[in-house]
Amino acid sequence: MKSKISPSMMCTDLMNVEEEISVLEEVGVDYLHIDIMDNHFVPNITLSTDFINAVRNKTSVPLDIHLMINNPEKTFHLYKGCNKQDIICIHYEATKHVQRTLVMIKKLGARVGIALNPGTPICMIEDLLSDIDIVLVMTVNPGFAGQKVIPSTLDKIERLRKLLDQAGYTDIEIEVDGNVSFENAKIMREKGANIFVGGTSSIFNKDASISDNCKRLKKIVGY
Ligand SMILES: O=C(CO)[C@H](O)[C@H](O)COP(=O)(O)O
Repeated sequence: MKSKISPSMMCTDLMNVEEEISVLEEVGVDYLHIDIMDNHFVPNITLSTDFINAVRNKTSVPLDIHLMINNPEKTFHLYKGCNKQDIICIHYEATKHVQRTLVMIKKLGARVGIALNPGTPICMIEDLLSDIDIVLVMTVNPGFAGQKVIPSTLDKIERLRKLLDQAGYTDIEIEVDGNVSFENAKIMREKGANIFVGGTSSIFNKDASISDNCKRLKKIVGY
């Protein structure tokens, strides 16, 4: 499956977002990953739907919207501008009626993602495979950039790819988010992930430019 990269916009320099988006566009990225947090599902608050709209007005790069919020369905009226390249991803535990919520995302016109926290077993989504396009494997507990990968999540990627392939869902993509460093990205790719969310440990690592970091990450994941 084709490798894709999705820079995590919570790691941009918020005083220079427009400039950094131009750099990302120029180097070529597949998505812009936008984390929305509510301080309930995760203990942090980040970007907002206003940020999504502002970014959408500046770029045609598809948006990869990761909702780390409770009852995401109550906010869907705020994502009306989605197109069929965008991803909207919810967490399994975020709503009582997860299948209904996934169908609602499809109706919004976006690609449908479901996220698994490090402690959420793969079996929880076995009955949802026909409703999703992407599984987002959180390789850290969601909420904060700059954490260390949880080793058991690497094995989970491999088990998930096997399950998807055996069940005939070879086209469901596996996205990884959390400490996707240059070293970890290589392992994650080998285990079967193909969408890589790059944060402080790769694309926005201060040791090199965003452009050089993107090029390096692309090379590592076999772009
Ligand atoms: O989802 C996230 C945090 O919940 C961030 O996207 C991610 O953690 C950022 O990457 P890094 O771990 O490399 O700083």
